[in-house]
Amino acid sequence: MAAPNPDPSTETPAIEVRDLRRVYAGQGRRESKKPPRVALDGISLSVPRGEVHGILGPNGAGKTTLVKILSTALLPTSGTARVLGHDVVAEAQRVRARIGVALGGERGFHAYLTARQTLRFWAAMLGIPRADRAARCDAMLARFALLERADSPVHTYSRGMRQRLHLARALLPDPGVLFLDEPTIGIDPGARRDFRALVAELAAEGKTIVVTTHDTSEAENICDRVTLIDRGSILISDSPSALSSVLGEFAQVDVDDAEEAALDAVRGLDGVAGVDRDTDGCAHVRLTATAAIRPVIETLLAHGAVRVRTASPPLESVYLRLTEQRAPIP
Ligand SMILES: Nc1ncnc2c1ncn2[C@@H]1O[C@H](COP(=O)(O)OP(=O)(O)OP(=O)(O)O)[C@@H](O)[C@H]1O
Repeated sequence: MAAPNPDPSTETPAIEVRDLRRVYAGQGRRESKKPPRVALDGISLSVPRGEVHGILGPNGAGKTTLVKILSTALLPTSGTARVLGHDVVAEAQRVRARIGVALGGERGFHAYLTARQTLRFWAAMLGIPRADRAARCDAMLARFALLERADSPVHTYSRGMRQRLHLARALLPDPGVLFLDEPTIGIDPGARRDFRALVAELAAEGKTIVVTTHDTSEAENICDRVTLIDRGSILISDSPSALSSVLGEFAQVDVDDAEEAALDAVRGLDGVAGVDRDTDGCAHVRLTATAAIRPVIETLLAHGAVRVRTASPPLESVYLRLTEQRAPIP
């Protein structure tokens, strides 16, 4: 167990994980007992303060297990994890006082309490002084556009309102590190846009934000860095733009308003994986080799296309390519 660290320097990373391993015991009895499951297979990761960091990976990759360990809800089997310099096992109370956690979804609220009652309850649980509680809770209700319905029970709320209440609760203690698990799942585009603005605001305030998601375009838009996890191991950890270059410097050619005949001609070329067209008419020619760039551009121009340009592939392509390349689960 790591030694307590009473006064970690502000230079320490927001999160530092070393050789972290978590094995869930096999469930069931005797002959029907399932084997133990390795959810995290010795991962190491460092997140600097003030970073918006995405944890991306397919179902069962180990994302929630990692966030649960970092937020002191689950013990690691071995290895160490520190949050703002404090060990998540030896100094769990210190870690809890410095983090906010929004697990999202339907969990975590009493359906018959109102938003105001919910926040006041958590403010008391968090040890916020009694004199400050009402004002702090009302400020959160206002920030998350919940004031008008603050006295309605939570079971009457839309999914988006519940999601905002999760965020309000997570921010009540003014945490240095915020963990968000699938924060935009099931919410509409307007609420997504508000969420992105909120993340930018919180990052500007100097908070470190760790967000788990399956949504690659979300990760690309809001994260400074993304860690791609699969089956308990880190495949890669870098900025979204650096990750895009993993597949080749320009693995895509984009063209506006090309005729269908031009795209058909391109489809037949060596090194072309496929062609997709957006609703706005822009076509993306996906390549498997950079050598295909020149013939693709020449073919498009020969068919009268204009506004042809090379582009880095979206994070989604990197994600799919790297996770699909791995051997199937036995
Ligand atoms: N309480 C548990 N008991 C046994 N196995 C578990 C338990 N919780 C998670 N697992 C297993 O550990 C692995 C990692 O699960 P985890 O929930 O961390 O993945 P995840 O990346 O968050 O997945 P998802 O995107 O589906 O939420 C999976 O194989 C899962 O089945």
